[in-house]
Amino acid sequence: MIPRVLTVAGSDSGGGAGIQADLKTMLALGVHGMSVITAVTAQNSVGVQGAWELPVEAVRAQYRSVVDDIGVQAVKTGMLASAELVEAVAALISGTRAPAVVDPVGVSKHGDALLATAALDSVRTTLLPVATVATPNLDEVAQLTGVRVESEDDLSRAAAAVLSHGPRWVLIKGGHLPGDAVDLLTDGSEEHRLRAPRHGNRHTHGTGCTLASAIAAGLAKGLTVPEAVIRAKEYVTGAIAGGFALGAGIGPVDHGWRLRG
Ligand SMILES: Nc1ncnc2c1ncn2[C@@H]1O[C@H](COP(=O)(O)OP(=O)(O)OP(=O)(O)O)[C@@H](O)[C@H]1O
Ligand SMILES: Cc1ncc(CO)c(N)n1
Repeated sequence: MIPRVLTVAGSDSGGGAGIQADLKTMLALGVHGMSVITAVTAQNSVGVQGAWELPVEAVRAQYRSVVDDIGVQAVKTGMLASAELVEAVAALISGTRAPAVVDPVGVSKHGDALLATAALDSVRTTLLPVATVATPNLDEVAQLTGVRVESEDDLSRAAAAVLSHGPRWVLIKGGHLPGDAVDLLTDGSEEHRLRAPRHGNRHTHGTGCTLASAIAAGLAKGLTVPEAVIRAKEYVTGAIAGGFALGAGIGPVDHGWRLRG
């Protein structure tokens, strides 16, 4: 049977990030994508013009509908908006026997808040502990742990600080550092540095969502965490290389590059 992957995230009306990025990534990687929508954003290439959360019962009901009937081989979380939603989703995941990729989305590429500051504590105490892999970027690492990463040398210290909150693995995304795009994956005993050449392309809307969904797709296919992350990094690097202009600002990555060969 085709592996089934569930994304629990916000909708990006512009189609480059959020639920839309997740489902496109899952299609491109050969798994069946399903969604629990946590919030709706009015968003495009220049920013987030509005955001509306769904009631917690609507989020729980979507999750139960999918998991109780169809079943899931992996779950991915993205924008969760509020402390109440973070806690509800963490509780749902802890009752599900499937690996979970937690992308602790804090702000959009344009600096718009996608998570209430008051929810950070719930991310630390309820969501990170149920993650198989957490995938913070450098701003999220700073918000969650206070560790500021200024060079590649700081990545191990940042990873240890995130691991202290309980995820099995952490992937620190160093995409915002100058030089090569280097990410650090570790479970506290083994450490992998994933390096890709930096693309000068400014059309990078959706990189984080795409990477986390690709990892979830790999886990659903039965890959180990390091294998899933290595393959996901290859996929997102190709998607960034193909990022294209849409609208007046930052365009999306190319989710379909592998389908077109
Ligand atoms: N210009 C680039 N060239 C190559 N790889 C990149 C580039 N920018 C980011 N990456 C890689 O893309 C992946 C996503 O990292 P990034 O730091 O952009 O995530 P993010 O900030 O969470 O994304 P988002 O803006 O969607 O929230 C990482 O593997 C990172 O190394
Ligand atoms: C809905 C949504 N989720 C995640 C991101 C990632 O930044 C975004 N821009 N929008």
